[in-house]
Amino acid sequence: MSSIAAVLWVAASSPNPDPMNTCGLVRALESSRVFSRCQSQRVSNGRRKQTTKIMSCRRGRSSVVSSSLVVNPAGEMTLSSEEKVYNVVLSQAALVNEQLRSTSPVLDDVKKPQDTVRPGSLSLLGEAYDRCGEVCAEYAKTFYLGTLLMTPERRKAIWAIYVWCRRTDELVDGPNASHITPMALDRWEARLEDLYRGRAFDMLDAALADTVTRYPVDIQPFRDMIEGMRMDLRKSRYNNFDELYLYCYYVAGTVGLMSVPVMGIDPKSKATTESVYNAALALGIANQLTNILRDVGEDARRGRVYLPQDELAQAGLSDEDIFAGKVTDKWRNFMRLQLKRARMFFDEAEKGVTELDAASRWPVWASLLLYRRILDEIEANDYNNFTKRAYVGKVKKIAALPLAYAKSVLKVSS
Ligand SMILES: CC(C)=CCC/C(C)=C/CC/C(C)=C/CC/C(C)=C/[C@@H]1[C@@H](COP(=O)(O)OP(=O)(O)O)[C@]1(C)CC/C=C(\C)CC/C=C(\C)CCC=C(C)C
Ligand SMILES: [Mn+2]
Repeated sequence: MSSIAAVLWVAASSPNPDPMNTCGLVRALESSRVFSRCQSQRVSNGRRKQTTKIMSCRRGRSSVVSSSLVVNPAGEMTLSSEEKVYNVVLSQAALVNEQLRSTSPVLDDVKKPQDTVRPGSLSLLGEAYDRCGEVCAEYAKTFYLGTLLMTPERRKAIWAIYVWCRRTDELVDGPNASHITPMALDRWEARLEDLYRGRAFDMLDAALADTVTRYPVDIQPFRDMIEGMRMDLRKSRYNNFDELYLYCYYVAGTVGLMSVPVMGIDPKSKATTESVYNAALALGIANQLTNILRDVGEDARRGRVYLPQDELAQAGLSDEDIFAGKVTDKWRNFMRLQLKRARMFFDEAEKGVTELDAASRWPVWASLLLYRRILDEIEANDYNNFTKRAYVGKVKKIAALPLAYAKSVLKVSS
């Protein structure tokens, strides 16, 4: 195991499991006061055509699920995943509304809670953040490149968030994944609750504990990401896009919600806080859909098919075609629709980047443009995502930086 992998490996052995360890979304829904408002704003497209469902777009919100209500396997009407997740977006936006738009620089580079820090611990904290930076550089060159374009304080905070996310993913995807049980995830969640109370288990947790005292980053998206990992343990097929959307929210949309409080919103922005959060959610979903489309072959070799089963069937395809890994016209047509949907989420995300604090736009544009390029590479590979990994080369990566810069300065979307 490399030293970085060793750092990521977590014993997940905190005592003190949280008795309130229930699904975050359910809790958010139960306590949601905004649901009735959402319903009155909704434009329903009906549920007849699956293909229009993929392409439809609702005002101000990415919308790939055509109805707010869906029928579950027991035949009951339940809220669609999009609606459940939107309720989380609203509650997150409400939590931070004013703080994020403050013109005073308290959230960046100035607010240093030094009076609560013991002598010597500042340098330890510095080391902890440096370690987070190393892990980010090792595992995610593109994100790391993006963070180098940020202010030093924000960069450190994003590294700490990155490392927590990576360690969480590593629990179910890393070398020790076969030993991971739902109980280990419960312990990981208890550790999270502890670090939010200022009791960090190790130095990487300490970096995040510090970050959440400096920026108004709520715990809910972190809990929800753990829920996504629980989902990964118990599920390897997704019946429809509604199910996949919820998974993408858990493992990636949450990253958008964690990041906005660090990135900040432009004090001059006229956009609502919800719409900015919604765009951040869309960026996470777009990134995860891109991951899924890039890694079809790799995932299939691990027995996983994230692509919606009903859409595969509509295209005349099944799991067997994926395991066979042959690029046919059916596959190309299917992939064209999937790529189109992922691009819709990137388009939705673009609207929000321009509303971020000026100092955060460049890195976000850079990572958005680079991640979206992966979709172009899948096309360039003639949709062979079974045996060819779509990859954006170094030259293209570097070339994207001035374009991202221009977009962030000109404040344009698309
Ligand atoms: C308004 C607006 C647009 C604001 C921007 C908000 C923002 C910065 C959003 C970031 C969204 C983002 C980067 C999402 C990450 C999605 C992702 C890649 C999720 C991965 C999940 C599991 O996938 P899988 O197992 O299939 O993939 P691997 O093969 O294992 O890679 C994750 C691995 C979950 C964990 C996520 C991370 C480790 C990435 C976290 C990234 C950051 C905190 C950095 C964000 C920084 C910049 C500069 C965008
Ligand atoms: Mn993973």
